[in-house]
Amino acid sequence: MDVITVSGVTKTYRQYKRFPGVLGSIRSLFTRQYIEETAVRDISFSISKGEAVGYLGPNGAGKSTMIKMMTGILVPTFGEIKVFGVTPHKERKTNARHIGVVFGQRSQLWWDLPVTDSFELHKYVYKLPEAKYRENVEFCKELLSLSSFMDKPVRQLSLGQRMRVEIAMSLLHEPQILFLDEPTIGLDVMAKDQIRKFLRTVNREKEVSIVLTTHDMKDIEEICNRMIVVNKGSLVYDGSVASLRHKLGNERRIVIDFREEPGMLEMPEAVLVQDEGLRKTFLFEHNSPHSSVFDFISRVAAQYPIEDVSVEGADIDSVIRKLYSRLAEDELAERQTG
Ligand SMILES: Nc1ncnc2c1ncn2[C@@H]1O[C@H](COP(=O)(O)OP(=O)(O)OP(=O)(O)O)[C@@H](O)[C@H]1O
Repeated sequence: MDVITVSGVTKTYRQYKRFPGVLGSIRSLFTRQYIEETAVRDISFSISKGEAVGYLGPNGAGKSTMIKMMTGILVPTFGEIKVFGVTPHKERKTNARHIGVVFGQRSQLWWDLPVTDSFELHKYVYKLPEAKYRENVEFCKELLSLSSFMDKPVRQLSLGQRMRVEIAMSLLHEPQILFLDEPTIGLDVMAKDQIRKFLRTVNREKEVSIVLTTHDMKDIEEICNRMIVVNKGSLVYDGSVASLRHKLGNERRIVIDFREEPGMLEMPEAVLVQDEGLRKTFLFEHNSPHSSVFDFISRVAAQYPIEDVSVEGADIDSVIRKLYSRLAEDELAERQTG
């Protein structure tokens, strides 16, 4: 069952042109010239119940704009969005019952109130039955370790504590979709880890669909089974993390422990990237036309005594870096020919 469908959505921002200087400001008031910027360009996809989707792209690619349209904050210029069959910006109240929203950079909490009071207010606004509310608070309190600061005003919380509270609050009304815009930004490794584990539990055990934007590939790797990549407003990839890795991540790191120093190695198909005495690391293009990883290792082993070998695939960070640099190359080529 699809919980979100996005069909041919475009979002154009219109900004009035400003002229420099004091006279320019006055002129800006009378000459209403504007500049249009297309932040999202003809994007379509659908998301099923229980899916966890990473929405990725370089800065300014249009990720936040798309999240804001799906949550009903912004209105698409063209195209249609349905969340549980409802057009988000037209029925914001109905939409709010189905979704939970966390914007890493902006808080939904009451700054001067203790955490408990913000939760109570949420209960009141969403008219949550007491028993259900208690159960959900307990679930979040335990898995996100909130107990020690439930009575503190939000403004006294550390960033990591506040983010945990934000996520807990977004789930109190049992939404079926959770939107998160950069949920781990600025957090330390431990806090990131706890949030990722929690989101994974919510997704797998409660079947809450998740859509998250991030620049941290570990978020994707640990939470999402699918990713959508956008660039300059357009969709450039929609599929599993594994299949993107299969498409682009054809590099292998081969670490060889030699028994004795092999001296100069003549291995044209692999590049020596790290030399730590007897341990040497090579980078090997998996689909090299000249040989396979196996051929390469056999040839080295035939010439030099080897203690140990390990072969590692490309990590997701390097896969995404490769995708972004291909996009930049394509754009450059297009500009040169066009
Ligand atoms: N309110 C606005 N008015 C005008 N232009 C905007 C507005 N919000 C965003 N933009 C422009 O739209 C484009 C997409 O912005 P958006 O914030 O959606 O990107 P993003 O992918 O979330 O970026 P980042 O990773 O940097 O957060 C950018 O070029 C941005 O300058």
